[in-house]
Amino acid sequence: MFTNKTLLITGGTGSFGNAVLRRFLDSDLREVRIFSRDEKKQDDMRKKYKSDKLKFYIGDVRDFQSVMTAVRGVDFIYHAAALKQVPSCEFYPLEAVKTNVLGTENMLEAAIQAGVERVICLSTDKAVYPINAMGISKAMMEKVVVAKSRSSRDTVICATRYGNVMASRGSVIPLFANQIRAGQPITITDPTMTRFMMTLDDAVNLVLFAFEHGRPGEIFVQKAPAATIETLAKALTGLLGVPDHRIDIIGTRHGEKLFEALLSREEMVAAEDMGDYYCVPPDLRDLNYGKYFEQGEVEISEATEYTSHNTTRLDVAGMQALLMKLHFIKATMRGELNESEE
Ligand SMILES: O=c1ccn([C@@H]2O[C@H](COP(=O)(O)OP(=O)(O)O[C@H]3O[C@H](CO)[C@H](O)[C@H](O)[C@H]3O)[C@@H](O)[C@H]2O)c(=O)[nH]1
Repeated sequence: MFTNKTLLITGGTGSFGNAVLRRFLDSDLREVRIFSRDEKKQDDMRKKYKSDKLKFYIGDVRDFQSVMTAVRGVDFIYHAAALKQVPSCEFYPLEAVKTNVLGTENMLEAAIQAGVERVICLSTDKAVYPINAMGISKAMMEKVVVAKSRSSRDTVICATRYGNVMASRGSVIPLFANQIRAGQPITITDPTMTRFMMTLDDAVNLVLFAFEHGRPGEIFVQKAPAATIETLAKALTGLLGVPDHRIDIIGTRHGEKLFEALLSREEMVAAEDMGDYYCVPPDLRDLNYGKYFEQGEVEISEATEYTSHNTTRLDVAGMQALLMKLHFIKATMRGELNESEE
C-alpha cells in the first residue's frame, strides 16, 4: 500500500518518530517528510540517515499555514507532534491545548483539504480517565479525531493509543540504568505502581496495523502486559549484575496515577477484539439529546476497564525477558552509553 507514496511524520524527531521513520525508510515509499519545530534535531536526523527519500519541514502544528505547506502532495500522515511531558503540561495547560488539541485540528483540516488518504494520530493511556493536563489534552485530541472523521469523506482518520514505550527518551528505564551506572540509588516513586510495558517495535507495528486496517474514527490499542515499578527495578538490577543496588522510595510525582487504563469500561463494551489489538469504534450516535437521556446500556454497568492493574502481570523473570528485547538494554549490558531505545 505504500509503494511510491509520500508519508508525513509530524513531530518525527522523538524516539517514536525515529522508529516509525526507520521502518518506513526500508519500505518502497517515494518520500518521507519530517515536520517539526526543532531544526537542530532535524539536522541531526539528516546527518544520521543520509537518505534522499527524507525531506525536512520546519513548522509548528499551531500554525495552519506551515502545516498546509507540509501536507500538500502527501498520501499518509503519522501525527506524533505533541507536548507529552506530564509536568510541563501541568504548569502550562493552555500550551497543551494549543499543541495537542488545536494543533491536531489544524493538521486534520489541512489533511482533509489536501486530500490525504489516511491519517493516524498518536494518543496515550493517560487520555483514559485523565487526571493530568497532558492526558486531558490527549483525550480532547481523541474527541477531535472522532468528530473530524465523521465530517471527512475522503480522508480516513484514526488513532493509536499506547501505554509506556519502554526505554523511550527521558523515561524510567534509561533513568534507572543511569542511576545504576553512576552508583546512585534507584529512585522508586511507589513500588506498587504499575505501567503497561510495550517495546518500540510493538508500537511501530500498531501504527502499521492502523494504516492498513483502520476505518474512520477507530482507536487502536495494543494488548500489553504490565509490571510494578518494583519488579522493573529488580529486573534491571538483576540484568546489570547489581541485585543489591540501593533503592530509595521518593513518593508519587505531580499528576501521576497508581495505574493506567488503556480502555475505559464504556470502550471495553464496544471494543472489537482483534487478537493482539483492541479496536474501539467511533460513537456514531446522532446529536439527539432525547435519546441521550432516555436510553442506557446495561452491559456498561457489568464491564471492567482494561488497566495496568488487571492485565497480565509480569514477574521479574518475565520482565527481564521483555527487557532483553531492547537494544538499549543489550547495549547497556555491554557497557555502552546510550540515551534511549533508538
Ligand atoms: O524516578 C522515577 C521516575 C519514574 N518512576 C516510575 O516509573 C513509571 C514510568 O515513569 P516514566 O516517567 O517513564 O513514564 P510516565 O508514565 O510518567 O510518563 C511518560 O510517558 C508519557 C507519555 O505517555 C509522557 O511522555 C511522560 O512525560 C513520561 O514521563 C511510573 O510509574 C513512575 O512513577 C519511578 O519510579 N522513579
